[in-house]
Amino acid sequence: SYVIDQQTVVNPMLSQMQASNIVQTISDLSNNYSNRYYQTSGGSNASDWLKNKWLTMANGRTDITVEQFTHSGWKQKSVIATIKGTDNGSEIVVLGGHLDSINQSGTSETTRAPGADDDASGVASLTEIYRTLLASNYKPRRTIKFMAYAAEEVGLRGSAEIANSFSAAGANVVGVMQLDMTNYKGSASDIYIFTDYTDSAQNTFVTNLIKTYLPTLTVGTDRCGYACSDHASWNAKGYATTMPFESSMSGDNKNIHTANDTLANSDSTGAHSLKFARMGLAYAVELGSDGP
Ligand SMILES: N[C@H](Cc1ccc(I)cc1)C(=O)NO
Ligand SMILES: [Zn+2]
Ligand SMILES: [Zn+2]
Repeated sequence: SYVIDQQTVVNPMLSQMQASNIVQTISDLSNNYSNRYYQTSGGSNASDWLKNKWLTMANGRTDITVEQFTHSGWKQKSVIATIKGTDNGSEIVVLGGHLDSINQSGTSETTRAPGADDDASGVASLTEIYRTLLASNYKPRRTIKFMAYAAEEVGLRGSAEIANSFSAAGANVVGVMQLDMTNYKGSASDIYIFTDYTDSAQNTFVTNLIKTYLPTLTVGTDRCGYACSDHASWNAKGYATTMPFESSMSGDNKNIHTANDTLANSDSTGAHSLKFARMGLAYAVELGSDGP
């Protein structure tokens, strides 16, 4: 029942969201570490940095916890921020992106893999949604979890461990949105909803969210043809996922997985990412506001 009925809450928040904040986070993640590879110190240090950033932003709110998910076979930890629901907390909404980066030529301690678009842009979009919800003192009825996954580039390994853990615990995750690459406008439409490894009813809901809250944006659809990001880990466990992407398959960012995946080689104003952050905020509030 994907009812859209939170306009009085969502619209004031949308106008508070700023591309400059997204640009800052992309810059921090892509410039302060040689790479964020799942096996290097940069990968681990970026995880610690994000955990501290999200914790500081929580500013002592007792309904918010920020944790690192320790993985079984590698150093880099995933980061999870949880806003506990008020009266329907057992139902969980997940918004995710991935923290790690990779250089297709091989990634050692000093290899340059800025990963500005893939996927600092997604993590930065998540961070701006999180910041805006907190600034508005929003208290969701459902639990909302922001996840920055480790080890996506090496087989969706961080999200697989997390999704499997949530499934084993019988967690009632009502929806998952994946933001992987949001800041390179490679094609005509603004947002492309991918139709494989996702849930069609939720995809329709997200398309309606864009029509309702971001009516000037144009929407397309496409397919990856393979398990192309972390939403596939949740889809594999039967959870409803949506993967809004920055471009069509044919317009994809050719700089990813190289030293040239930089802010300068994507949208240096962050305007493209802001579209995804606004869509994600609407998703978080509309789903997060539902009672039992
Ligand atoms: N393969 C994905 C990126 C990716 C996803 C979809 C399309 I079309 C092109 C590229 C990846 O590298 N995720 O980190
Ligand atoms: Zn990638
Ligand atoms: Zn990615």
